Amino acid sequence: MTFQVYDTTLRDGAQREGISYSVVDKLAVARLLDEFGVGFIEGGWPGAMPKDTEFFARARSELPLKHAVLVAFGATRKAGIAVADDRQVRALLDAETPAVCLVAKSDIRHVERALRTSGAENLAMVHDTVAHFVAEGRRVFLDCEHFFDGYRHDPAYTASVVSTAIEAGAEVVVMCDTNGGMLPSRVTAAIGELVERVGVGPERLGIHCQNDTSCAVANTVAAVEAGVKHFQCTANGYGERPGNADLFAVVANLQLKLGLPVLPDGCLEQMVRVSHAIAEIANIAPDTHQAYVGAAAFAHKAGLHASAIKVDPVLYNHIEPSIVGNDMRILVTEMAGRASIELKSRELGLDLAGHPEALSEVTRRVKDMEAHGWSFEAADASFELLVRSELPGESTARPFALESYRVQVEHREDGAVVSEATVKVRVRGERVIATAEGNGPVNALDEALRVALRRHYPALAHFELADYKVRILEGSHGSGAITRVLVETVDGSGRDWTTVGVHENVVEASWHALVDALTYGLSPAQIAAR
Ligand SMILES: CC(=O)SCCNC(=O)CCNC(=O)[C@H](O)C(C)(C)COP(=O)(O)OP(=O)(O)OC[C@H]1O[C@@H](n2cnc3c(N)ncnc32)[C@H](O)[C@@H]1OP(=O)(O)O
Ligand SMILES: CC(=O)C(=O)O
Repeated sequence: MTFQVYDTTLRDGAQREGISYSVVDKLAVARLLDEFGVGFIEGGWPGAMPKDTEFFARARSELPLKHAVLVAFGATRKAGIAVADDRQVRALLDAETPAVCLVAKSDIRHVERALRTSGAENLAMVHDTVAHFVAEGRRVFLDCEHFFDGYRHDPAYTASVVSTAIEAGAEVVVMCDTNGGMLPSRVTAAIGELVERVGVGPERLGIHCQNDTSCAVANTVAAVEAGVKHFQCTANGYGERPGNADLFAVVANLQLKLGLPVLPDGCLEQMVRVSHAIAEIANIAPDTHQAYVGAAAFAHKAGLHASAIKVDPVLYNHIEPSIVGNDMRILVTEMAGRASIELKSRELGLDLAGHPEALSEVTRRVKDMEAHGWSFEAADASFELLVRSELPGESTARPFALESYRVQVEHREDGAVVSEATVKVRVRGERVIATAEGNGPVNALDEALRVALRRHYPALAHFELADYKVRILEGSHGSGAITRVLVETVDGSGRDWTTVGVHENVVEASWHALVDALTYGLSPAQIAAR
């Protein structure tokens, strides 16, 4: 049996607080998962929610899948009724998927207290429902809810649920860590015992781990190492409470660390793209620090790391990032050494290696400025201007020279608040005075500067201030506070850049960031690249 990569992003993943997919969203997520090469896509619970019923109806014509088999999820029949009379079972059948996944109680305490029925009736519910779908020609997976807790409490009963499902024709019986309290060593031990007790090979077993101990990925990998071939995960680990085993980390660990061929060739490098696209649809900001796929998964800050990476990136990366579609990045901060500065500059197309004095000076200035509140980590454009100012032969001319600026904020009798700025600058030998209004002092300043410069620099018309972040450092009150401003600018051609300014005065800090933004955007290198 080959591995069964079973994705439940659209069912368990949708149980995460804050996620609410539309049917169109669900179809889009399913397409992405199929492109990623998963073997099974659990699309939802038809009959439980109208949206999920509609998803399966539309999937028939709108979801041609290349790699995956579509699975509908549901429960075993209710206690005390015939399987054919159960409305939920009928709805599951009506979804017309080639496979179904049935959730069953496997902890006797849940059977007696939550289902309020007997152990024998629960076994009959499992048997009847599995057999019913098998007879209808469906592949059947059985999710044993609370498997591990149940097995610890009453191994004989929980094992009897597993053997009943297998006898009734279930293809795989899935051990669920529903409350997510397991640790890898306990998963391994339980699987070993179960295999002996029930007399089935581990390839008939599956694993589904919630992440309440932060061990869902490790527990899933441990189960696969114990012989399990079917593993259930969700994209980015979305799911009930802290979530599920993250599909991307599980797949990458199995494929890259254990050498197990779990995905079709060529799919692994889609990982970052698929992860971020699903995050976008889920309307959840991608986790920068997520293993393998996060923007910081291969970002190096410490100077010592960079010095070894300069020799060979393998020395400080656990894999080659491009294998999963990611990139390595060097961060420039107070923790940078000469190697970090050299590598970051190289990333920006500037060669400091042949200029040791400039390299030392940039390193010194970065450390000094960071000690005074500057932060270059997210402001590559300001860092590039700093490097260019030290590199021999580089043009560092600003597009204008400031004579003065003035900003006023007027609170009018009718409650309106209007800001007005005047700048006096020299541009290409000409003295220009410009005034503009804005919805705030920084906006007014930005507008006035554009008015002053636009005749000489028509490209400015395409620049837009896309984001403006202010952070007060060293306490939030009092005159000693320093303000750091980050400005993100876009130019309409898909290019964006971020600059930083720091000062006790928020307007002056913003001015620094704005001037860097225009200087960078109007630099010969940027104009040539456009
Ligand atoms: C561990 C998991 O995450 S499993 C997936 C859980 N996902 C969801 O619950 C999301 C979708 N759920 C729903 O839309 C609703 O809960 C429904 C439609 C399934 C059921 O709704 P209702 O009929 O109103 O019942 P309610 O949600 O209050 O309770 C669940 C019922 O299912 C029964 N039940 C629970 N597990 C099972 C099972 N494995 N087999 C059969 N019946 C079960 C319960 O005993 C209870 O029955 P009762 O109504 O006779 O007391
Ligand atoms: C089935 C499932 O989602 C669980 O037991 O956690």
